[in-house]
Amino acid sequence: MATTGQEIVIVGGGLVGALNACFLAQRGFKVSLYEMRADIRTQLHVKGRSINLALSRRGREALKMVGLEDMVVENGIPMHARMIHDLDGTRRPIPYGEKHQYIMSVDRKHLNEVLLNAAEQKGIKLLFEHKLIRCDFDRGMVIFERADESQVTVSCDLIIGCDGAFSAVRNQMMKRTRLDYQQEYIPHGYVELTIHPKQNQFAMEVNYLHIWPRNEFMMIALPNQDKTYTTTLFMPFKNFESLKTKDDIIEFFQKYFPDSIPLLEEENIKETMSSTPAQPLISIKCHPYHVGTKGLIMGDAAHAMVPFYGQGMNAGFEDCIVLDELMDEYKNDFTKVLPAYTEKRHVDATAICELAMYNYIEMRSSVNSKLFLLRKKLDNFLQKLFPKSWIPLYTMVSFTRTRYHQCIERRKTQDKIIRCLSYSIIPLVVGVTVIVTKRNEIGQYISDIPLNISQLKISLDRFIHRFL
Ligand SMILES: Cc1cc2nc3c(=O)[nH]c(=O)nc-3n(C[C@H](O)[C@H](O)[C@H](O)COP(=O)(O)OP(=O)(O)OC[C@H]3O[C@@H](n4cnc5c(N)ncnc54)[C@H](O)[C@@H]3O)c2cc1C
Ligand SMILES: Cc1cnn(-c2ccc(OCc3ccccc3)c(C(=O)O)c2)c1-c1ccc(Cl)c(F)c1
Repeated sequence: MATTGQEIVIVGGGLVGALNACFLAQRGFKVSLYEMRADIRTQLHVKGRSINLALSRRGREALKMVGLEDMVVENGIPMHARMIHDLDGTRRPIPYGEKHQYIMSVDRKHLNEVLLNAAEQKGIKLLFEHKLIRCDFDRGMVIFERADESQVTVSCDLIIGCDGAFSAVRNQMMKRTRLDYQQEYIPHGYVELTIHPKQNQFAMEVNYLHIWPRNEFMMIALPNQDKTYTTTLFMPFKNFESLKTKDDIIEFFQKYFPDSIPLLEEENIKETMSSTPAQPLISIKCHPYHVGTKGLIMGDAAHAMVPFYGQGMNAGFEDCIVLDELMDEYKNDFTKVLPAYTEKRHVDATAICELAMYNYIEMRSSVNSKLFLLRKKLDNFLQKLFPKSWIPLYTMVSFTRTRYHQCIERRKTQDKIIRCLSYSIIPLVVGVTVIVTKRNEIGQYISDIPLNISQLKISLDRFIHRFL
């Protein structure tokens, strides 16, 4: 593709920065990417982030647009259903939908390496151990501090901050424009544990997102290519702090996650839980995402969300599609593209941040395994009944590119339908139950109901049991 002659500096070589670089190089821009950490491709382990992630439709579409979907997907593990772990150890699968509707467990480090390699192959200059310390958005200049504490100043036509939730570019923007900003740490933190293979085989069913919903405490497990599962325990910090001894730790798991103990292995649980500090979870919303014609923030730098919808990376990847489409629409004219990007993306990014927080609050307060099952089976039941009009919220978010804010609007409509149904269905079910169970007493008042009571009772029980 012909070069535009314009130079773009991307700050942050994480998932969104590296992908964004590929999009922009593909458009013919001269792109340089500056990352404060060392090159992760030379590191064995990268700490401080979730080890694997759920990749869904939005993220895959973005990867596809830069020709990387197959390379990422071939290394991922499909998860076609949730596997809900009950307190008594019962496991119940609930499919995500049709055969083509699955999420993928992908390794974060591998994904970041694929993106960095692709960026390099597209002629992008990658500079590691360069930490952004200042931006001049009027003159298009950025100053980086290098590992030896020397500084380097770089001029460019556009600075894009993909430097994560604690973005330095966003902080610099705050000094230059009226940037509204809000953040919220939630009371929950998380610790990651590992389920190792048993006799060199996966210790649990593979193609599932394993979920242990325990209201205030939630645990999930996503499979890895090396037959381990990365298991994440979400719990309020006060609860982590209350586990003072290794006995406390095991007693806690025996009480809430008994079936996970043989999987995680008692010694590993004690070791990991006593030596790993719980990590915080933050939600960040801000506006605008641009300043002037030379500054923009994307990904977690613009909208960090709690991970209770598995959408943060997917949303950041979709940011790259939105920018690319606007570059097309306004022929790479940044004076038009940047305000249009804020205008278009803010409503959706805010929606998914709020949806993730809504999910967290709902799951934390009212979702145990029974209710999780009921909600999801009801969703799947209604979708079968009204395939055109009932699309479960999770399906819309994870398996379509319906704009996030439209997903919320549809959820509100569906909530109204559920309320109406419950006002009519529940009395109906109760009424039928009364008739069936009390028919002998009320029999003399009404003519014989042409009911085969036992059959109806069985089918009614089966109907109710299916949901519990
Ligand atoms: C526990 C957990 C589970 C998650 N699970 C999922 C999931 O299943 N699915 C999903 O879609 N999302 C998930 N996410 C969210 C996902 O991790 C983030 O949305 C994603 O990493 C955001 O990518 P990013 O590139 O915007 O930011 P980051 O990944 O934070 O990358 C920012 C980069 O910028 C660099 N940087 C920072 N400051 C500077 C500076 N001053 N100068 C230069 N470089 C700098 C950093 O070193 C980093 O490399 C999860 C998050 C957590 C915490
Ligand atoms: C990493 C990842 C990818 N997707 N999801 C996810 C999120 C929410 C879901 O339902 C919300 C709901 C269930 C029941 C009632 C209300 C809402 C479902 C689902 O429907 O399977 C899947 C997660 C995830 C992340 C953290 C926790 Cl704690 C968790 F449980 C799952």
